[in-house]
Amino acid sequence: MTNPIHIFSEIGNLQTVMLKRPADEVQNFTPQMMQRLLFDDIPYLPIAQKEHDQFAQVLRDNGANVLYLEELVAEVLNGQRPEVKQQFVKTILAESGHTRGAITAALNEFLLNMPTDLMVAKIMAGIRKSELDVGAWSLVRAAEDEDYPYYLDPMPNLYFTRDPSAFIGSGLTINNMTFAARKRESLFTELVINYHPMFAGQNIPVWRDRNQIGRIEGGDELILNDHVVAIGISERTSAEAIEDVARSLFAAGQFDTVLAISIPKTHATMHLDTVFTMVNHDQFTVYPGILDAKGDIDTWIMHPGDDQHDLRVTHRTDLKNVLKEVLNVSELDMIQTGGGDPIIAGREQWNDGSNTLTIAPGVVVTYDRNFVSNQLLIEHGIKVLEVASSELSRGRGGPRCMSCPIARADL
Ligand SMILES: NC(=O)NCCC[C@H](N)C(=O)O
Repeated sequence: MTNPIHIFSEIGNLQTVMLKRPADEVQNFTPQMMQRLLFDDIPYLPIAQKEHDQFAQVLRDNGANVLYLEELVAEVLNGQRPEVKQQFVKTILAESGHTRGAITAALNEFLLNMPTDLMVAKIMAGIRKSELDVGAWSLVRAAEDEDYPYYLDPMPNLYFTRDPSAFIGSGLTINNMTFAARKRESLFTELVINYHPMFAGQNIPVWRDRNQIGRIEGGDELILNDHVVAIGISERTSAEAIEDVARSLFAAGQFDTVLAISIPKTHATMHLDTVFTMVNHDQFTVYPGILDAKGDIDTWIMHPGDDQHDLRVTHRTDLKNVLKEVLNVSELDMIQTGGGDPIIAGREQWNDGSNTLTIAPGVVVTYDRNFVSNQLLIEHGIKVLEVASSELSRGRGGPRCMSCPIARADL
């Protein structure tokens, strides 16, 4: 078995991709919990699943091998070593706030007595207090937050597989996520990388792991070509984490340029890929709201350093010129979300009109609801494969967010 990870562009033919089919976790919450769980509405699950299945089929029809996170996790935990399963449950419980006492013991027993695939689904969907017989009387249960319905919160954002990890070159970052609602998600990737037969024992480089201080999410990590990575400084990714990633990539001799691009720190523009994606060798989508009146945006170009400094950093604001230089192209087509109309651009960016998933040079998957941006892409020569999006879009992520590429063909 050789290392299956191969990501040296945003646009090479998509060969292997990891998804998570939405399940009970996207409907196990109330409006009161919504904001904390980073959702703006509660999806209708049967339609969300239908839309997601269509998305997966489009990827398969275009040559991608679609893997499901929930299946990879269950395969690991069904494997030869029971101690891996026991340790995983212990870690999930600890990161959900349960480290000792009667409730922790009851949760542990409840989960370990289930068939593994149901156990995985349950951990993802959340565990209600009413599902568990704690047995022993517990002051914690009687007195602490007694009206709150869950012992383990659901993880509704799991279908945005882009964010908890990012495959870059022949390795990956396993991410320290920003908000509590998503922190536990990267435990699943960590488990799969360490123990799944597809990855285990192959010295896969982890450019930055989830235990490092400083937050980073995959929606901010874009691999522009085999020597340039762009990372957003955003609501979810800190400059500190970007420096760490740059240092590890440079030390390994994979990639020689990291662009750090500063975007507005808001929920609607949470990651770089909600406002900027690469769709062809010399074409990008961009949401005009991230540029100032002169069309500028703070960008830092980082290269390996010299004897005195481990990184060489240059500040620029003319992103288009920077991209032309680092990608070595003479012209660049920046396609504006919503065609630049402020109402349409705002509306379609909110519904992930900039969040295209490129599956081959000039071929993208987008949400059907962003019809103005989609038409514009077509007019710029891009082949657009639309997927239904009424329910999936309620989680505030689009086709790029819903996919975690593991391998792409070289350009
Ligand atoms: N890459 C992305 O932009 N992912 C979208 C994540 C949406 C999710 N509700 C979140 O707030 O994290």
